[in-house]
Amino acid sequence: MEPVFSNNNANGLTTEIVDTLIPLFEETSAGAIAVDCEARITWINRFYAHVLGVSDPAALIGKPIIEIIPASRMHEVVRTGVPILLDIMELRDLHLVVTRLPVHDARGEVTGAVAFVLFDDLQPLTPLIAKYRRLQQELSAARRALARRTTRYDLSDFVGASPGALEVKRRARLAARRNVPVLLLGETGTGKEVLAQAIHAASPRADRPFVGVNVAAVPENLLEAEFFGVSPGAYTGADKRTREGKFQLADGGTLFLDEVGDMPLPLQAKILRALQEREVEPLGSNAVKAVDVRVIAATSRDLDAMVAEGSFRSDLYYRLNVLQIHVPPLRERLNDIGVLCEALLEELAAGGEIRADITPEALQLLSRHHWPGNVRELRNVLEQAITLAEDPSYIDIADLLPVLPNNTWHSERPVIIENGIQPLSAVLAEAEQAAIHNALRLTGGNKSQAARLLGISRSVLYEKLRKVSETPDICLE
Ligand SMILES: Nc1ncnc2c1ncn2[C@@H]1O[C@H](COP(=O)(O)OP(=O)(O)OP(=O)(O)O)[C@@H](O)[C@H]1O
Repeated sequence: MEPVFSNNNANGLTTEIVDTLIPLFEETSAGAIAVDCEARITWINRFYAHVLGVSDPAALIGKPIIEIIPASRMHEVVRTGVPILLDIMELRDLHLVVTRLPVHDARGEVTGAVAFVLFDDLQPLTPLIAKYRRLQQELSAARRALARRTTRYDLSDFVGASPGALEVKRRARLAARRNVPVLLLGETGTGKEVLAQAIHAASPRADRPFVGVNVAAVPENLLEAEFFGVSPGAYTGADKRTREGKFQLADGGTLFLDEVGDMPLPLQAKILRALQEREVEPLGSNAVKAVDVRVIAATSRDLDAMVAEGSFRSDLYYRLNVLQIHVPPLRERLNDIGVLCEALLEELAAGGEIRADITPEALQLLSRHHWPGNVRELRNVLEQAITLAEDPSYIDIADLLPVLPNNTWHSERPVIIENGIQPLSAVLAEAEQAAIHNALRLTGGNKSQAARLLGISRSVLYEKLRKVSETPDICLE
């Protein structure tokens, strides 16, 4: 056997050497442990098992080390093959000075790692440990503050109490606890980005970056550089400095792939490889870089259909679709319109505006709209209504009609059509509502002017507006 550090033994510690040393560690080390290439425990000495509160070391064999020692960094050593020669590790109320070394087979492949506790009695180092602890706390506070700058939302920002909204929140809380890919499906404006940020903010990665990429918004030829980065001089005109890709920027945190259904097929293959191998290769570089990201993907497109027609890779779909959250459209949770308006009006007032109230009739009217743009559209409608309202402290039907898209506010009403003929009452009612709508739109919501244009009094106009909101056939959840 070659001596451990001889020139002939370029790979350092080999399996053979470790096997020889293990009886020595068993007796002399304050703590020693070995893992395989998946960071599962393969051996642990009796003393270390005792420190962990386990009387029989055999009971720990085969378990992922991270489950037994949460602060362990052995998975990094087996992934990168790089030793961590000196580190302070917290284990319950102990501070241990440890060293971790990769173990190689004869071909130089990493087959596992060993770690030893160098000191377990740090009493003499108490001042140093206290300083280290304070610096650690400051570091995580700084990281949290930095991460808060990358996310605006937490779960309380996803407003809604309908069964559909509550199920979304339940699944989002589950997603925050589990380090698995999440796929958010739902129409535009339903709150998928709000949820992605909220899941990150409630996860153990909260103090690391949240990095979002809107795939649909980046030109196709720039997407690869955007995700994987560019090394200096990668192509003519490339930057002289290294440009990090989104994978690297999100290292340790969450990568949000927005509009993932718009990703071109060649890029899908590269993203899949990066997720499987947990490493990226910047453009123009031969070196790969290890990355640790949690992916949350979102789309408003029908990914199942895209997989079936071959425009989305099935293997990437399965990789992303581990925990799926379907975010319902607003028209399927119309009961939430009231609380949503409350929250959105509060948010709009935070921009220095007067906090507007909304009348029950106006809410009723909003519940009859189809909302193809979902909560984003509702926010826009409220914002426009406040801007145009005669009195910006409350929103009434007359303030909404000019800003609600034409012909959607009475489209829910079932009209019986036989042989192409509608009842005269329905035709007249529709014509009347359309005339009121147009008059209010033309006058920017000014009821006096609208009444004058329509040739009716202001009070008659009010009466007719009240009737609009009372139309009974509203489809509530
Ligand atoms: N449940 C909700 N509660 C409060 N605000 C919401 C909710 N859903 C959406 N919003 C608001 O609507 C707007 C759009 O939300 P968001 O960008 O998360 O939607 P999205 O589903 O990601 O849309 P797109 O698919 O178009 O990217 C934001 O202003 C957000 O604050």
